[in-house]
Amino acid sequence: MQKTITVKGITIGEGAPKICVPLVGKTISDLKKEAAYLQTLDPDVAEWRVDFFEYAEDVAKVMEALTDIRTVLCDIPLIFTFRSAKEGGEKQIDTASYLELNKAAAKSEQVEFIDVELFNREEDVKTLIETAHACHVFVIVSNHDFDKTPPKEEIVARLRKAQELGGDLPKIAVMPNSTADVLTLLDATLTMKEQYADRPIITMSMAGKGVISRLAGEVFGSALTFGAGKQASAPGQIPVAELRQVLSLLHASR
Ligand SMILES: O=C1C[C@@](O)(C(=O)O)C[C@@H](O)[C@@H]1O
Repeated sequence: MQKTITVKGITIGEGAPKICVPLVGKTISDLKKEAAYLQTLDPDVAEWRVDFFEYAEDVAKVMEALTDIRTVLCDIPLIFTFRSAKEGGEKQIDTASYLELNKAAAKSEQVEFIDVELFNREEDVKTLIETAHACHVFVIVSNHDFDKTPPKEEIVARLRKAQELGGDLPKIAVMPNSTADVLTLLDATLTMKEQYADRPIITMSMAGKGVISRLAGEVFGSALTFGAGKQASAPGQIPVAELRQVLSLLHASR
């Protein structure tokens, strides 16, 4: 029996995949406008991609912006994500700052999730998970390959590792270079869900070729999907209204 995650009335891991919309503003004023627009899209979850923010490494400024965003978003569960440049993000960050930023977010009482990249030192990932859990914050343990799709066994191994380390939501995003790569991601997702996962997982194949993976999560086993708000945060995200329609169609057909 797989666990589900319920936050602010949204249950991840049952029914149709939940829709998450990223915020990618550079300034506080952009972020506030974007958050107000995001509200109108009525997503299940929002993600603040902190690496897009102009002062992303200044913890005080980040916390200030977080309070502003939270005020606008009211009841929408929020993911705090600093995506490092090596995993497709906007900025590189040193380990000490990455840890400091994520700990501050976890302790801020303003976010429901933090996203921690799997490819950090194991003890750092564990420390962030412990800190977050002590603050009742869930942890997405993530991995991204913007160049290729690793073999199925490798995708499953990374998701299993994220689970073993204590991540509440193991996640992987990979780039397909062929249609067969999309099948590899879907196959890995199904195997992880049916054979190893005891909690919800999130997977996607990026860019145009991979769009099917952002729609078919309920069939293959991905519990959350990212749709574009004002601006996409990764290639292949489609607008929320269309995404919701297809998810509902697939849900009703099961
Ligand atoms: O990890 C992910 C998934 C993502 O890369 C995507 O492909 O939709 C978008 C990111 O904002 C998010 O942090």
